[in-house]
Amino acid sequence: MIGVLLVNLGTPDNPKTPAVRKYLREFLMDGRVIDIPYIFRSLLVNGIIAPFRAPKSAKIYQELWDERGSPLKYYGEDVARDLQASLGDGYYVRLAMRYQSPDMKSALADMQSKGLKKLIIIPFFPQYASATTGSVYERVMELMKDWQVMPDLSLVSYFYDHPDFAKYFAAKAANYQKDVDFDYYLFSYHGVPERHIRKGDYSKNTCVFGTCCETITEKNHGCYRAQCHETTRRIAAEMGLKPGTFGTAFQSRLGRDPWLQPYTDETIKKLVGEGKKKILAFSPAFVADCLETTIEVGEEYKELFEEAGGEHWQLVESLNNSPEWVGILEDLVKKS
Ligand SMILES: C=CC1=C(C)c2cc3[nH]c(cc4nc(cc5[nH]c(cc1n2)c(C)c5CCC(=O)O)C(CCC(=O)O)=C4C)c(C)c3C=C
Ligand SMILES: [Fe+2]
Ligand SMILES: [Fe+2]
Repeated sequence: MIGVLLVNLGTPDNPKTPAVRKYLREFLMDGRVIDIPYIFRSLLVNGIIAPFRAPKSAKIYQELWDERGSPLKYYGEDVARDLQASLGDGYYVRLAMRYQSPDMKSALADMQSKGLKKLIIIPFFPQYASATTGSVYERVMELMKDWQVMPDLSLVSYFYDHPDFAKYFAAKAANYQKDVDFDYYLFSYHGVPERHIRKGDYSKNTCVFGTCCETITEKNHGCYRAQCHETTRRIAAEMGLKPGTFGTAFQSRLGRDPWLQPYTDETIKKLVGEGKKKILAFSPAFVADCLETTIEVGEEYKELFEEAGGEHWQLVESLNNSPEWVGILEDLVKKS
């Protein structure tokens, strides 16, 4: 039997303040997410971020929640079920979340009981970042360190370069292009502090946060910023976009340190200033619509764009529970 563990970030168990606080605490106390010494992290998270942010975030989660709950979770459940059906009997597929539930500890304990020959871990992050994929790997290693019998282990670090990934976004975009003549295409990725990129730069200063990320090389292939720029180029090429009509930006900055730039909010204002009135927005750092896509890009940035004088803002949906996404996963499993 081959085990396939799909792991997404996680979401609160319900959209009320105590559950959101619990989720934020677990998430932000991860040393790969807020990478400062434990004592300062604990003061920051437990003393400031969790208590003050939780009530505000709970209101936003209430807006996001629907009759099935959090989309990030139910799309994952749909995809795990459909992947199991397409892979068939020789495979055992489980979904887990890095934070909150369903938790990785129970999922791995259950998988251990199947006596697996091989275990394939697929974190649900198209681009590699220490704060996401790196954290999932660390947790897998921690949870499996005492296994008496270790199966063959295969970890999928990223999949932004899977050809069907760019094809999916291009096809979804084409649905919107039928009705609107967009004058700009904006690709917005979750940001990380610049320091995270510097710390992972083992080949010594390949990333200077400039044109160095314009190609993927032997040296920078693990750089989140370079992978995001490459994702944009791949989708833009698939759509046949002309240079100057598309760009990359980074959202969701937290704290005062510099994060990856340009920031999406500033970019939107700049684009409107340059006369761009109709923008099609993409969120290709996420496989499922969530707070960061539906609310932040689909609603908050739309409002910002319209307030600045923009006329038409449209977000392209994530892979969610589409058959194309299940197909990409099946291919990743077969190639692992
Ligand atoms: C403080 C630092 C954060 C880093 C670094 C970070 C990286 C990172 N996150 C995602 C994906 C998601 N993040 C989501 C929510 C979210 N992220 C942070 C902080 C950091 N993320 C916070 C505080 C929150 C909560 C938002 C709020 O309460 O207002 C989500 C959404 C989850 C949902 O339930 O909808 C996702 C997904 C990536 C891919 C990434 C690095 C590349
Ligand atoms: Fe995040
Ligand atoms: Fe770089």
